[in-house]
Amino acid sequence: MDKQRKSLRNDAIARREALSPAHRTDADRAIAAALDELIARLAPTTLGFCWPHRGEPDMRAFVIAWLAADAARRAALPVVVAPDQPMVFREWTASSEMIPDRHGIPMPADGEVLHPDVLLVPLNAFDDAGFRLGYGGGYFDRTLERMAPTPVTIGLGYELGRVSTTHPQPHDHPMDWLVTETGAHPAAIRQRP
Ligand SMILES: Nc1nc2c(c(=O)[nH]1)N(C=O)[C@@H](CNc1ccc(C(=O)N[C@@H](CCC(=O)O)C(=O)O)cc1)CN2
Ligand SMILES: Nc1ncnc2c1ncn2[C@@H]1O[C@H](COP(=O)(O)OP(=O)(O)OP(=O)(O)O)[C@@H](O)[C@H]1O
Repeated sequence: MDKQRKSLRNDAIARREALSPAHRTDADRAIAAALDELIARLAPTTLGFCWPHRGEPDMRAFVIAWLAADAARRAALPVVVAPDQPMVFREWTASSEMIPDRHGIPMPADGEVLHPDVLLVPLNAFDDAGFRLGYGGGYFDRTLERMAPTPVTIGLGYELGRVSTTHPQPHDHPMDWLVTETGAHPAAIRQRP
């Protein structure tokens, strides 16, 4: 099973990294438009998102515009504290100083620890039930298990990552919503593994 999950993950990342710049621009624009509508309905005050890594959708411009529309809004990025540990979310603004984390992904060098009420979670492979494969660190699952109240989770990815099943494991925490270039989709009714 681990082998199957690993190859689903690697295949989805390879397909994504092969996207043409024009397709990527169009897809990111469609994702941002769908996200705009969904975020307006969910009306978070604190929004967690990720710095784009290995061809993930780039929502930085979306987040900057969302922040600019209301001074009460705050954005946060995940910070990996240690392997096998839950992440924390650190406030991010367009002027934050960024440093690489242990995986080489930029994170804010400092900033207040925040508790996002909505979380944008990047998807590599994902299924209709909202289960996802990240980079295999188990960071989001461990983090979501600990967060109270649990944030509304929105998986963000491209349709090329959709698979019939991700072979969810008992620790997997499904997304509430999936947003791709085809729009915002509530995760299908599912049975927890
Ligand atoms: N953009 C973005 N940022 C994110 C995440 C994410 O999914 N996307 N994460 C969501 O969790 C965390 C980082 N998770 C990661 C987990 C593993 C690897 C990684 O490269 N792993 C190696 C194998 C293990 C290792 O050597 O550490 C690999 O895949 O080669 C990268 C990021 C926090 N930041
Ligand atoms: N809540 C948890 N408690 C203990 N171990 C966990 C938990 N969540 C995940 N793990 C372990 O972490 C490893 C990676 O899990 P998985 O393949 O689901 O990661 P992922 O969802 O791809 O990564 P990420 O969440 O970082 O994007 C697995 O070995 C899994 O057993």
